[in-house]
Amino acid sequence: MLEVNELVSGYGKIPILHEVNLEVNEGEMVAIIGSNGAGKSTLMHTISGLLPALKGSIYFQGKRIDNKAPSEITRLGLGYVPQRKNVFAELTVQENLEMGAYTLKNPKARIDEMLDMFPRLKERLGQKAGTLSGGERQMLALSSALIVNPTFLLLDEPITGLAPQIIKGLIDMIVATCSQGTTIVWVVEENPKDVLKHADRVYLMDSGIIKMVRTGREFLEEENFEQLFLGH
Ligand SMILES: Nc1ncnc2c1ncn2[C@@H]1O[C@H](COP(=O)(O)OP(=O)(O)OP(=O)(O)O)[C@@H](O)[C@H]1O
Repeated sequence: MLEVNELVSGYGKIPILHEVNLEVNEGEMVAIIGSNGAGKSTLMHTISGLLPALKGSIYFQGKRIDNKAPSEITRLGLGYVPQRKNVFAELTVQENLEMGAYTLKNPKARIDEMLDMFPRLKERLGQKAGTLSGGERQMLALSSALIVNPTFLLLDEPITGLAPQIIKGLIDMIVATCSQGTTIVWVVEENPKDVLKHADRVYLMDSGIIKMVRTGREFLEEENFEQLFLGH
């Protein structure tokens, strides 16, 4: 479904990713891990069209997408929930969901489904997104992306920094989304074991390269799991 070949990209002319290869098949959950600064977000930015590819290629469902506009990539069914700035802070919860649903024929029904999934948001419909707690903001960012039933979702650290009781609910929700047919690439930083046990494959990044690829189970069984996870 997604094929990244020998991708080089970065900021300005300075390459951060060095010939990265990544393959994601339909229905898979693929995890990306690596220490701070390894290039995980840079990879997400490049796939979603926010950063140009300096070299290499990216194909989504057989179409070449590197250097296409982010809006065009979204229209093809590739949703992206960035690590930061993932909601419209000045808009209310209701308005954010309406923005997410604007291409749908019956947005209200789908917004209601999202609110049933995240009852906490229902109580805060009129609140500005910028004033939500971290967990509530992640719920809003995720529901705004899920509202269109994307075929493919890139999630950049969706549970980092959240309270344990919220994390479990969000992991369950994302795993359920995958089993209902959305292919997921998940940048994982916290609670790795709870996430990696669901991963079909794990890509370990270090200094802009893919250092290791394993199945989720193989990775969890690695003797030096902790060091590998921290990227040492
Ligand atoms: N806008 C930018 N301009 C210049 N360099 C940047 C920019 N954004 C990130 N970088 C650099 O690119 C490298 C990779 O950063 P990136 O955010 O992709 O890492 P990451 O693996 O997602 O890290 P983290 O886990 O800390 O979020 C880092 O050295 C970072 O300083």
